[in-house]
Parts: sequence; C-alpha cells; structure tokens
Amino acid sequence: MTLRSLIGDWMSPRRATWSAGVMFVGLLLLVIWEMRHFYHSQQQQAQMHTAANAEMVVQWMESALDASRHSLQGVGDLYHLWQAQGLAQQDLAMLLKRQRDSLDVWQDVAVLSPKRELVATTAPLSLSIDESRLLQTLACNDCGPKSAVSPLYREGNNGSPYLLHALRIENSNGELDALAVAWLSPGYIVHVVNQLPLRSGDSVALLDTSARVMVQRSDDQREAESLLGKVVSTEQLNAFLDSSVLSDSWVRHSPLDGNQRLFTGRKLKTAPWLVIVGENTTVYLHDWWRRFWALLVGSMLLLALGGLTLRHYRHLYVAEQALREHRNRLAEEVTARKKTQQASELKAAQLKIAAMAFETHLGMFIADANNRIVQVNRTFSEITGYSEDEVLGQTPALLNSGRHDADFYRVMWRQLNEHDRWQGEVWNQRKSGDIYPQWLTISVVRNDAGEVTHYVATLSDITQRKAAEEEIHQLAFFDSLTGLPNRRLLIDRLEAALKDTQREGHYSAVMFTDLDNFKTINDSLGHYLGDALLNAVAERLSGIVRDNDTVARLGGDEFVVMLHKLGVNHQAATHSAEAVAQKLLKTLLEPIDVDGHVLQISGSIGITLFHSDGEGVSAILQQADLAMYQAKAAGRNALRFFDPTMQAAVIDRAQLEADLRHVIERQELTLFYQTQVNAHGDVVGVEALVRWEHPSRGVVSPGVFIPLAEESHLIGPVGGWVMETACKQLAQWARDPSTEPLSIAVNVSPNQFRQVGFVEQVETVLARTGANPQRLKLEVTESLLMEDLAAVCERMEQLRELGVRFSLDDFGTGYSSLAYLKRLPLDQLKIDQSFVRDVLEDPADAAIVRTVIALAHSLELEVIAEGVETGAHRDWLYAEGCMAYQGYWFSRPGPVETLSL
Ligand SMILES: Nc1nc2c(ncn2[C@@H]2O[C@@H]3COP(=O)(O)O[C@H]4[C@@H](O)[C@H](n5cnc6c(=O)[nH]c(N)nc65)O[C@@H]4COP(=O)(O)O[C@H]3[C@H]2O)c(=O)[nH]1
Repeated sequence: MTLRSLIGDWMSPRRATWSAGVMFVGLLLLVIWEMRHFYHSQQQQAQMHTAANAEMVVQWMESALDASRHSLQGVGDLYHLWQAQGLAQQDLAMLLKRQRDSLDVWQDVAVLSPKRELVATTAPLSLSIDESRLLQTLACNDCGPKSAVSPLYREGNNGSPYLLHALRIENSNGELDALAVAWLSPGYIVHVVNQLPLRSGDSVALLDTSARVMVQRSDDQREAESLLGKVVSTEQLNAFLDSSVLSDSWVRHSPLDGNQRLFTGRKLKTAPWLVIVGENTTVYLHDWWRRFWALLVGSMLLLALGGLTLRHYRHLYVAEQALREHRNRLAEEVTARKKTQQASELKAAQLKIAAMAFETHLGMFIADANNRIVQVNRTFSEITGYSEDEVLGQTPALLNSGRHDADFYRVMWRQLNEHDRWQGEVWNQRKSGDIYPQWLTISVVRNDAGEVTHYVATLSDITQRKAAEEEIHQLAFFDSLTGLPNRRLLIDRLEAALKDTQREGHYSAVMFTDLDNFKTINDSLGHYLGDALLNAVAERLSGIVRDNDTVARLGGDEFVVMLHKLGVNHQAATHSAEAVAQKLLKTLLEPIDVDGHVLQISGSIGITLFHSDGEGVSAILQQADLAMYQAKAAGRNALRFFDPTMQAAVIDRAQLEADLRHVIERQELTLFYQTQVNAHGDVVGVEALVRWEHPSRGVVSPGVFIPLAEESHLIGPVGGWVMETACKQLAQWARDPSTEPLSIAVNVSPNQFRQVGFVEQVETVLARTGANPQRLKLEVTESLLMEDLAAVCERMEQLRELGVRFSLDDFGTGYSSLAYLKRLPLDQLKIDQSFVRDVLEDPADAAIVRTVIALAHSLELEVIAEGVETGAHRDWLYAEGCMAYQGYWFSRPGPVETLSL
C-alpha cells in the first residue's frame, strides 16, 4: 500500500482531531484512576508500615515485661531461698542487686512485706500514695491480680518519671508472702525505641491509659524528655482508648509537633499501655507526588506532541489533496498537448519534476544532469537553513558534514546509475553548522531517450527518530537506575573480553560485589533512599576503575566489575585484581550522605581471574558469585578469590544431600548404642546414636549429616527411622527380664520435634512396635526452647501423658534459664561433655557442673554427665553428687551386638 493510497483512506482532519481528543480524555481518565489507586496503595503501605512498627514496639515491650515478670518470679525464688536459709537482710539486698543488674530495663528492685514495709531493696526508696494504692490491689489473697504494671509516676511534682512492675510472692497455699516490686526505667525504653530503624518523620510514643506520654521517640533528647508526662488528648485517640479494639489507625496533625501523620495505635495485652506509631504523610506520599508530577508533565508533553502531529497530519492531508488535483490537471494537460501534438519532451519532463517537487512536509530539491541545484521547496529551506537563492546553481556537496568518506559517495552514485534510485541515512550540515541525521531519497529523471535530465531528492530530518533509537539502546543495555551496563551488556563485554584473552593470552578478572547491609537499609529507610544509595555506590565504583574496565549492575545491590587486560603473568594479575578490590572495599566503607542520612555500608567481593583456558561466560560469573558468598560467610567487608576446592565442597555437599534422600530405601542407616551407667557401674540404659554407612564415603558422622537433614527437610524420615528402630529394640529387650528395665534415649532435633504430627508419629510407633513408653527417653536440646515455649511445653505434656520421658541434652551450652526449667515436664538434665572434658583442670567448668548438679537436685530431676572419659572424671562427678554417667570410660558407641549389658 502506498502512502498516497493510505492518505486516500484517511479520515478528515476534523475527525482525526475528534478521535485524538477522545483518546486523550480516555488516557486522562486512566491516569486519574491509576493515581487514585496508587494513592490508596501508598496509604495502605504506610498503614502496614506503621502497624508493623507498632507491632514491633509492642512485641518488644511485651517481651521486656515478660522478662521483667520472669525476673520478679526469680526474686520470689530468691526470697524463699533467703527465708529458708535464715540469711541476713544484706544478703537478700546483694542478691537483689545481681538480679537487678541482669535486666537493663530495671532501675531498682525491692521486696516488701504484705503490709508493704521494705524487707530489702537495691536503693533507699519510699513509697508514694499512688504506689501504695497499686500495691494494695495485689495484697489481697484470691481477689486481685497476681501482678500489676503502673501508669507513669513522677518523683514529687516535677521529678524523674518512672514506672512500677509488681508481683505477688506466694507461699505454697497461694497466700501472700511478700511483694516483689521493680522500678522500670523509661530512659532505657526511650533508648531502645531510639534504636529502632525508623524513617525520617516517623514518630513513636508510648502512652498510659490516661493518654499521658511515657516515652516519646525524638532525635532531640531534651524535647523527648520535655514531652514525658504530657497528656495527649485527641478525638481519635480518646475514641480508640474507649473502644475495645486492640489496634486502630487514623490520619491527623500530631498534637506534639503539628506534623500531619498517619498514626497506628496498638494496645499492650499485659499492661495498661499503648503504643502510637506515626508516619509523616509527606514522606509516604513522596512517590505518589513524584508520579503525579511525572504523569502531569508526560500528559502535557503528549498533548503537545498530539497537537504537533495533528498539525502535521493536516498539512499532509492538504498537500495530498493539492497533489492529487495537480496530477489530474497535469494529466489533462498532457492529454491536451498530445492531442495538439505541441508537447515537447522537455515540457513533459518539467511536468514530471513539477509534480514531484510539489511542496510537501518533506524537504525536496531538484538538480540538473550536472548535479547543480535548480529548485528547492520550502521544507528544504526549513531543514537546511539555506534559502532557495543561496543554493541555486550549487551542488548538494554544500550540505556535506564531512562525516562520510569518499567510498560512501562512490557507492551511492554507482547505485543511482544502476537503479535510478538511492536511499539511506546521511549526516549533513545545516547552514548554522549543526550536524544532523537525515533520511535521503534520490530518484533519477530520464527523458524518453534514457538520458539523465534531473535528480529529484527528498530529505527528512530524523534527529528525533535517532534519539528514540538511542533511548531504546540505552534501555536494552543499561540499568535504568544507575545508568551502568546491565547484565546483557556485561555478558556481551565478557564474551568480547574472553575472545581477547584467548587471542592475546592475558588475564582479566570479574568481581562480584554485594552490599552487606543493603536490605536492612532499604527496608528501614524505604526504596527511595535505597535507590539513592545504589546510585552513590555506582558512582564510587565507577570512579575507581579504568575507562576500559566495566562496572555493571545486575539488579538489587549486586554490582559486577570486570577488569580487562591485567597482563600475562598470573601472580601479577592476581595482585592487581586484589589491589582494585581493596580500593573498592575502602571506598564503600566511607560514609555516604544520602538526602541528609549519613549511611555507613560495607561490601563483600568475590573475584575470579579468567584466561584462555576455555571457561565460558556463565562459568566465570558462577565462580565470582561463589567466591562472593565465601566473602560474605567470612563476615563483612571481605574479599575472596574463587577457590576450586570451594566449588568442589559445594558440589560435594549437593551430592551428599542427593544421596541422603535415598538413605532409607537403600538401608544405609544403622543405629549404634552407648551405655549409660549408675553409681554402682550397672548399665541402666543406652543412648541411640545414628550412623550412615555410605557406599563410597564409609561411615558419615551424624554431626555432618543430621544438620544437612535438618536443612533439607529430611530430618522427618531419618528421625522416624531412628525412633522406629529404637522402639523395636526396646520391644525385643522387654521379652527378657534381664534387659527389660533398660531405657533408650533417642535424640530429637528441634525441626523434627516441631513437625506437625510428631506426637501422633511417636504414638503410632509405640503402638506398632509394642515398646514400653516408660523406657523411651527423648533427648531435646535447649535450642528447641528458644521459640514458642508454650507450644513446646504443650507438646511435651502430650508425650508425657503417653508415658514418654524427657532429658535435656547439652544443658548449660545455650540460653539456660531457670524459668523454663521450672515449666517444662523434664525428667533429666544432661551435663554437656564440653564441661565434663576439663572439669578437673578448669575451675569455671567445675563451677558450672557443680551448679547444674545442685540445680537438678533442687528441681528434683535426675542428672547424667556425658563425655566421661576417665576414672578421675567419674570420681569427681560422684563426689559432687552426680550418679549417672555416659562416656568412653564405660563404653564407646557400637552396634547392639557389641553391648555388654
Ligand atoms: N569425645 C567424646 N565423645 C563422646 C564420649 N562419649 C560419647 N561421645 C560422643 O558424644 C556424642 C553424644 O551425643 P550428643 O551429644 O547427643 O550429640 C549427637 C547428637 O546431637 C547427634 N545425633 C546422633 N544421633 C542422632 C539421631 O539419631 N538423631 C538426631 N537428631 N541427632 C543425632 O549427633 C551428635 C554427635 O553424635 P556422635 O558423633 O555419635 O557423638 C556422640 C558420642 O559418640 C566421650 O567420652 N568423649
């Protein structure tokens, strides 16, 4: 379809204007709809953000109060111990001081008699009327709460603010023995709240139920202190306080600093306090405003462009109409001239020229057979800047920019002579000296004898099209945020560099760089600042390397630096790469000012050198990536070269994991047993220890494959197999009276214990094998107790109801706490072998073992020591009151047949 026929089908300019108008309005409505949607999503995000921050503060406050409550219970234990031992009052005060120092949130602690007289205290204190009233509610047996948290109090009218946390200390009949009272420090809460990674403009306040400020986060310490105790009464806050809901959000001007914020309020469950977190509306709507202005300017530009296009369209339309009329007229004239036999050849040619050179939106010029310009149109003058008078008689060489060599023009003329037509892109020069790209079409006009009479050329300025092409190139090969080469361009350059190294034999290097704490910064300060930080990093990295090196961004905080041509000596190339990497690490360490936030970051760099040894691009990138992970594992701000053994270790681990998946069907597991003996040396039971007999690796230690099974979710089947095998063994022993009393301790890893259906699994195995549950002892580790103690407790209780017993393994190595020991249905504590090993040489280990034994006795738990390697160990443990042992001194783990029972 030709342009002319197209125009013939086009609508009139008026209809085109209407259609464009309708499209524009449609587009505008779409933009408005999108902006509304975006506004709501920003608001929703801010609401989620403030809710998450409020939840974080509430969680922290709840856990601080929980810790405080546990420690108050500890004070109660100490009080009872003190009473039973009949010690002096200073002793209790000393114990209270140690208890106080273990908790940062405590300022002071005291024990009061039921009549609220001081029994012992960490500081000279007297009770105010308000405090007495609070404590009075606790003093009542069977009628009040067990613990209470106060609103904000002040010493005198304007003294320091403080909070009280009090707990009843009861005797075994539930009657009040004493009161444990802790003075909490708002200063510490302020300090913790100030550590929270909040964005600028975010506010955090902790209020009591009279809406009095107990803690206010502020960059200005004095301002924060001045707000303490101030009552903040707003309509929304009062409504929230009166309601029964736990959490609510609203937008309003802050009564404290006047800034408009979106606030989320969250009530604490365990104290009459609430947390209010606010986010400045100007901060969270920042992206909205940016998009708003971008769309507004874009729409305006679109409108302007549409207007210009319509104008152009109108001109084209008018020109085409005129051209059509003109052609008709010419045809009539030619017919008339033919009829009268008066038309000469020259005239016919002129008619053709006139038709072609008609004014259009394209620039046109006509040259004679000697290539001298004889006619130009108005668009030609507009594009080139030359008027008709200035170019008539000149050759088109007048427009030459000098960008094309003689060959270019030789090819052009040859094609013109052969095909009567040439078209292509030409860089020409305007009268003003500007060099610009144009699309040039030249047609040759010949007379009936075939001689050239004229050249007709059309030209259009394609500057804008070129710019668009350039932009497409930019988008395809460069990262839109930092302007650095993207993955695609990096791969192109790597391929080229690889060919270079193969040809010339030198070394090049690829460095993977990853920012160590970028995710935290991005999550806490928001994507806008995260983007600004990435730009700053890109600028710094680019500033370090040479011009022919490449700094690329793969996405996120992953940057890649390619150092080209580091020489043919491997050692020298390694040194050069290391020196550059050190510089990169150093430049990253320097503080970066991003929009007024001074940020301190560091990076980890993985380096690989490549040479002519046939590695492909993806292998090189993989190696650098692997090296980077090793740098990360080594801690922050580290660099590592790719190490083939590292790759081998990764492959080896993957292979071991793949083999582990078939370990049960291939029957490669066996169970070893190690005896546990009492003070008389009689075997009272065994510990089951799993072994993997790998067909090619030999025996693999559980210390290697149990963690692997945990990580790859294979612990369920492996642990299930151990449980089943141990229970079958129990059932077999039960048939012989001499082995019937023996118990088996089975290790249960935390992930296995937490699995859904674990209790049912144990129950089924016990039923299927017929093992006596009383003889099954599950060994759990302290790490299990770190999360959701209540759920763990419940599960242990369910198993206990089946008759199963529990031993706490590795006791003393982790977060040993009296509080959970009291709550858990345990039967035995196992002293870890790391303490037993040096118990005779190291007084600290001896003290720990002694304490664990005493603790087990006071909690009425059995205690067993593992890792007993010598008679001296055993004798020492016996002297300290430990009556059960396990270790090489008695027997090494072995198959069931090797046990001497
Ligand atoms: N130096 C020294 N070591 C002694 C002595 N007596 C015993 N041992 C070793 O100490 C480990 C005791 O087991 P664990 O603390 O429960 O530590 C176990 C346990 O945490 C885990 N494990 C073993 N079998 C299983 C299992 O069936 N399930 C689970 N989840 N973990 C298991 O693997 C760990 C290592 O097991 P093993 O290599 O068999 O190592 C065993 C045992 O061989 C001694 O006198 N001196």
